[in-house]
Amino acid sequence: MSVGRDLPASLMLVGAGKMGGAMLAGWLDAGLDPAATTVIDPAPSEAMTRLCAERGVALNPQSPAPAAVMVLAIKPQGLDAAAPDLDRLIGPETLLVSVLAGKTVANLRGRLPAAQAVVRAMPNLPASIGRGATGAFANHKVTPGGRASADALLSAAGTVAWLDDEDAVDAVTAVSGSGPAYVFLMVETLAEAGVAAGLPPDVAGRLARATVAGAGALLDADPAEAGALRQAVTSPGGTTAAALSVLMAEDGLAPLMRRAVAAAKRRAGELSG
Ligand SMILES: NC(=O)C1=CN([C@@H]2O[C@H](COP(=O)(O)OP(=O)(O)OC[C@H]3O[C@@H](n4cnc5c(N)ncnc54)[C@H](O)[C@@H]3O)[C@@H](O)[C@H]2O)C=CC1
Ligand SMILES: O=C(O)[C@@H]1CCC=N1
Repeated sequence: MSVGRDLPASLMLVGAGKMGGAMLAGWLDAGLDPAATTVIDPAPSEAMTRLCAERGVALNPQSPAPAAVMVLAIKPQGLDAAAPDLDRLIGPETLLVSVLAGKTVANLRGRLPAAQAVVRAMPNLPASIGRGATGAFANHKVTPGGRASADALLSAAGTVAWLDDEDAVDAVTAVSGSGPAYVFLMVETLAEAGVAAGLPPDVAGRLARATVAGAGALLDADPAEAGALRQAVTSPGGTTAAALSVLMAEDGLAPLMRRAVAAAKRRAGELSG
């Protein structure tokens, strides 16, 4: 990974909310030149305003020049309203990197006709600590240099998987884009189950959180498959086996997760257009 070397010469981040903000901090830490970075956001958070001031990033300048890369991180539902102003900020050489759920390359180019080279990326929130998982698709106008720039930006936020098929972006959105929420829900429901089993709420909450965080860290540190790690917890005839007989039943977690991922993918399709 040659993150520093391939970072773009200039970058404009449009939409510096949860996702855009998470990525910006990582890019600056990876060596993106703050003097060549611009943030456009009509309602920046206090933290974003402070970050820009501290790092010397231009926030909502009067007449910004097009940058080598524009990263679009507004809500998909806001694209129509924002597009006319944004199109003027895209130069002939600007690479557009969109993280909007559901919005296809064709949707983006339809709203932003100045955009030629487009990367559709789907990062996730752990990008805020450099531990994100991103799927990305590049249209045929993206040059090898543009792809290297996009790869450097996305790699600064964690793992990147390049996709040959644009349709796969919606599946990535449903699996890893939204996925952290499923894991956080696991913490919430495990804690609730702990309370139901007799634990004080603060103890249940602390143990559920540490269990999921610890299991994630182990998954990261140990190359064994998730299934093998699961088996390492499961004593034959023991307590885990009793719980897994519920979770792995025909109507257990697997069909539920399939339905959840299918619902997210369907919603991504609905956001397109
Ligand atoms: N939150 C997440 O975990 C992930 C979000 N995404 C995508 O990231 C995008 C942003 O999502 P969040 O950061 O969660 O939303 P957010 O609401 O936290 O951030 C959106 C930001 O865009 C700004 N904004 C609104 N209109 C604007 C305009 N015309 N020009 C410039 N900025 C404008 C808002 O002030 C806000 O700061 C969405 O398209 C979403 O699909 C993708 C992957 C994960
Ligand atoms: O919920 C959403 O639509 C966005 C996309 C993936 C994660 N958050």
